Amino acid sequence: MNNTMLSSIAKNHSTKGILSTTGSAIAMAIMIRTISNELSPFGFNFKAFVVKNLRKLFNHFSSQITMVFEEYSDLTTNNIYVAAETYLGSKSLASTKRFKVCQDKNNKSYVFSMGKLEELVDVFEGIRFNWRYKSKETRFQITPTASDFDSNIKRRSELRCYELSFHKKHREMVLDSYLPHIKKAAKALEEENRVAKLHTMSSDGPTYYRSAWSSVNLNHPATFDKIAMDDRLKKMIMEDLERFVRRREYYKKVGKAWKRGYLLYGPPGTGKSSLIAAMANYLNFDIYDLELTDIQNNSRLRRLLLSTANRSILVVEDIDCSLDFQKTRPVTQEGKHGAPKHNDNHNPVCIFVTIALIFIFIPCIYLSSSFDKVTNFLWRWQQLTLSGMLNFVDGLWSSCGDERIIVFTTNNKDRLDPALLRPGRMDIHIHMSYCDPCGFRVLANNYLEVSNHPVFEVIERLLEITNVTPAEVAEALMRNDDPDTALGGLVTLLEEKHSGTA
Ligand SMILES: Nc1ncnc2c1ncn2[C@@H]1O[C@H](COP(=O)(O)OP(=O)(O)OP(=O)(O)O)[C@@H](O)[C@H]1O
Ligand SMILES: [Mg+2]
Repeated sequence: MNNTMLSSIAKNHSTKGILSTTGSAIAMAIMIRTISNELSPFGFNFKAFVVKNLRKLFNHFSSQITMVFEEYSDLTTNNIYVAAETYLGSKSLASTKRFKVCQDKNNKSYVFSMGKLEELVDVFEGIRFNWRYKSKETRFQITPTASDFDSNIKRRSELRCYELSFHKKHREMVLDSYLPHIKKAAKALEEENRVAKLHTMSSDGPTYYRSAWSSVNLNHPATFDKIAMDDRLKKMIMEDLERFVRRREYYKKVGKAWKRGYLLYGPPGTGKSSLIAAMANYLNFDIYDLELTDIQNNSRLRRLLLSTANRSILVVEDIDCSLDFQKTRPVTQEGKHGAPKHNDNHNPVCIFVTIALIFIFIPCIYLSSSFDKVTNFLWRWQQLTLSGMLNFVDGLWSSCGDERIIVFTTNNKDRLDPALLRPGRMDIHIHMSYCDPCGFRVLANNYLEVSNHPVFEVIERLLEITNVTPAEVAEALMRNDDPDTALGGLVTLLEEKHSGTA
């Protein structure tokens, strides 16, 4: 055989080889696919199995390791995820080709964050760190818990995470220096752009992957210098707040949770809510407005409180109206809240209601199809108890989080359970009283820009003998742009109030 023949046979042979190898590979792929299809109905995902093991094999030989920062850990937001988001956001404009843009909380500048599957390289102390942002839309089922009354609702949600890859020899350095560096930088950036927020409870109730709270910017203009109240009291509150925020180490040293409780009490329109807004603006803290009447049980309360952020003020307005806490309190010799003691059980109305309940209402519900729902609801409704509430304010749960302020407001301090009022729960009780001369001067300055006027003397004398709220004074001062007319109107109001005609 000559050379040309030999090479043509060799070529033929190799073509055949390629064809047969390709054929075998296709046959193998078809077989794997068939097996995987056969097995998948039994819950075995062959593709995932192969990918997982290939990854394991690859990881075994790779010098890189990957840390995953998921958005949620257990029931709460993962702080390091939030820090990474802020930190990487500040780098994404310069370092990525695709990023998300939104307006910042002050509506002053833009905030950037990484786009889906986008990668970013960050260099810290000469070492390269690879970041990748991932998000996956998922359908999951809420398990029927006490806090989610509408159980078995399917919802869409998103699972988000950042992946950080680096050489394994830097493992220690990442934990000791790089992550602390990210947290510090993120904190500085947050402080720069920070605007206090007002959070209200989400109407649908919390789920694992959706916030229990929805928020808006707290654009309340109240500040301490605009609040009409005794100057010494105002100063005391401001100093107390300042002392509280700088006492991180002190609280640790004495073994107390870093939190402080304020009770604001006084008649309607004396500035309790305004003072809360002034406190939030002063400290630049968020406000969480907790509506106790919308919470069915302790477990929902726990979830809500766990998803509040540090450096925040938790507010429960009108605590005496929110729940009938007094039910759990033993009746004293004088009866409830100092009222004369009488036996309710002997009241004819009470006897009639009890009989109606036993013989008509309960059998009716029992026979109806909604019996389970009603009993379930009543059972859950009863679960928000005073002891549950106290436990969050000053029990083990209260230690979840730092730099927390809790404010309760009430128009009737006497109606509150003493257990709620003791130091450690409500550390400072602030009486917001009727307008006094000192408060009036603040309001006159605010509303009319007047710091002195011949009629001040009359007004101040009348204020000392008349109960009028700062809200009423403010309203009178706003009625006219002309200070003389407005102040004259206030004198008339005070005189009418004093004589009992207003
Ligand atoms: N001490 C105050 N200083 C300045 N403004 C006040 C003060 N008290 C009331 N006001 C004015 O009156 C209005 C009502 O005040 P605010 O809502 O703070 O009273 P409140 O004590 O919370 O009343 P309520 O008990 O009904 O909730 C506010 O818009 C505020 O402008
Ligand atoms: Mg109020």
